[in-house]
Amino acid sequence: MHTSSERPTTNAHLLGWVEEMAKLCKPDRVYWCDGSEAEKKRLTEEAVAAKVLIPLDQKKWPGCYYHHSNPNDVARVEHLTFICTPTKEDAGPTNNWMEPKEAYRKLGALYDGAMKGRTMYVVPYVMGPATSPFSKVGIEITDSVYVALNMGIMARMGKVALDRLGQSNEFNRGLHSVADCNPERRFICHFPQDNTIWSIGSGYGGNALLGKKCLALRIASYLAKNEGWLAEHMLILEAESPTGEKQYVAAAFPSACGKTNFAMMIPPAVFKGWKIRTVGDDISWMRVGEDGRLWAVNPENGYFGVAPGTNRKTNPNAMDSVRKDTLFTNVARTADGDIWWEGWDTEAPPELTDWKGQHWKKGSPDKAAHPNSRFTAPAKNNPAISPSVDDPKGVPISAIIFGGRRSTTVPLVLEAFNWTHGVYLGATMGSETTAAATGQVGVVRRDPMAMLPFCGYDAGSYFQHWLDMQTRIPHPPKVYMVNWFRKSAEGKFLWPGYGDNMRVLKWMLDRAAGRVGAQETLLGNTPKAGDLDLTGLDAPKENVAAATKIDLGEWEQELESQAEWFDKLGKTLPKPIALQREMLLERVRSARKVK
Ligand SMILES: Nc1nc2c(ncn2[C@@H]2O[C@H](COP(=O)(O)OP(=O)(O)OP(=O)(O)O)[C@@H](O)[C@H]2O)c(=O)[nH]1
Ligand SMILES: O=C([O-])CC(=O)C(=O)O
Repeated sequence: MHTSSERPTTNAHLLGWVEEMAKLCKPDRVYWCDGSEAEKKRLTEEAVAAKVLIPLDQKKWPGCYYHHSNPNDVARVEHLTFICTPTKEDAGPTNNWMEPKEAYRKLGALYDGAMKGRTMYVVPYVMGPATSPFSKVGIEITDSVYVALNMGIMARMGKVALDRLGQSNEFNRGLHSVADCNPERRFICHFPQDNTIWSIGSGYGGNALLGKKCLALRIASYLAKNEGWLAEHMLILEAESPTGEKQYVAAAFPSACGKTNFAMMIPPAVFKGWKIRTVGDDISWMRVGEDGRLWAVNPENGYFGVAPGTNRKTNPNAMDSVRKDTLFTNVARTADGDIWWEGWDTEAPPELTDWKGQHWKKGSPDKAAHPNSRFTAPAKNNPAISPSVDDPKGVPISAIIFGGRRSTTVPLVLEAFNWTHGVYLGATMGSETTAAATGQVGVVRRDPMAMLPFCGYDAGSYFQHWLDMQTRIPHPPKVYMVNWFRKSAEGKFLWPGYGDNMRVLKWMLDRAAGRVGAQETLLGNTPKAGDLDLTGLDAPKENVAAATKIDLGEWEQELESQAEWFDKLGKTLPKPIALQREMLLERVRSARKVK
């Protein structure tokens, strides 16, 4: 092995760790990423030469490249993701657990020599604005040039991170190897106590881009609990009214349930003068500010977005974001360097190369793009990016929104009566599973705060931490639950969604600012008749009525089924949350008797 003579740091902790990992993985070469444009060009050329990347038509798609992942490696693998805490109880009943020593031993054996014949890329990165006191430094060691290039888009990468780190030992140690990309030898292990992540056997998405779900959610949620803040799976958006007033909201929707779309929304024409801008589309780190409000920063610097369904009508800002300097993974492509996916603006061309690299003909029953195909785009490409995105102190949050993908039961919008009720709504959120993780799609599972796969410690303590935040936040945001995905008996979406979600957002913003009243129902506050602005809405009135309906029969079932979830949490479930359910259930049962 030869180590690069150009080690761009004298940080002894970092140098020692990199040397130790190189001894274990035995790469042919160690390369330290500096994050420069010249480096990006060089690594891209290397990736093209190695057929890891395929150039798209550079006139139409400047700086854009295509990547096929291994067909066995197309989404996060929750069953192979582990929280390695000293005891199983620390990880809780919703996480897979491995004893830390055992995990280091087991994965250590797999890493041994895994990088022979390969380059080890050392990728220093900062999550959060470079000068923010809230930001965290991570170093990802990887043998994938694709991962190194993705990290360069998703995080502030290279010299900026080493400068920030200085001689400190406080950095996340992330070791990643694609190894032989075998699901039998695939593990994503987190060691919260050591601020360490070991990932092996996958080169895709949240399994491999360690700054994202692994550091910014699983490890950060553990740090947040200890330090009194929140690390959440939430987009952050800025809403500017026609008078110039700005409000910010954070919204937790599970993977592939509409965060990117909501964060980049274009309001309908009747909302003249309103501007929605993106602060973040996936992750929010929130702390209590000196003014007693909750302030949020987006730790990321790019978007790793779901491609299918994205088009000029549903999300023009996303389409503009991917116009240049973007990596496309597992979408379909044409012979002349163009791309396509299901839900594109135009019909499929007669012939394509599908996500597996195979010839595809229009009319084929198989999908041309994988349902979890993705784009990795720099945030700065987004024409609607908020000017506050780099603000080291973040943005003040007026409303927190929880939203699952539910075909039935959950109405378009509900406002929590108070903080504890809001935490209960988040803690019991259900959502139908999507292609973002391997496994069955479309089954309802409890996904508390959209964090089920991302909480780095036990769920009961996580809920207690949320409850405890009330005491820490003198001016807490209002809390909401939304559902864009309710369906008719025929299986059609009742609510048009996308830009029309502005109508619901506007009501929430007005509520948060005390500008509008609400109708109290048994389950939460809802808009009074006429308060949801439906001017110009292209949807039948009956559909809106069905989307907003609260059916007490469905809710009785829903509240009963939450008992199963609470049983799973057992004694760790905080009592105030258990009591919320009981109270609601009793009220719904009595009301049904009255009827
Ligand atoms: N019916 C409906 N579909 C939506 C809406 N918003 C988003 N979608 C679809 O849901 C899918 C996922 O949307 P995204 O905005 O990428 O979801 P995400 O939560 O950012 O996904 P991750 O990147 O996995 O975190 C896409 O196919 C969208 O077209 C909506 O308001 N209504
Ligand atoms: O992590 C990933 O692979 C993609 C993602 O954003 C999610 O699943 O929410």
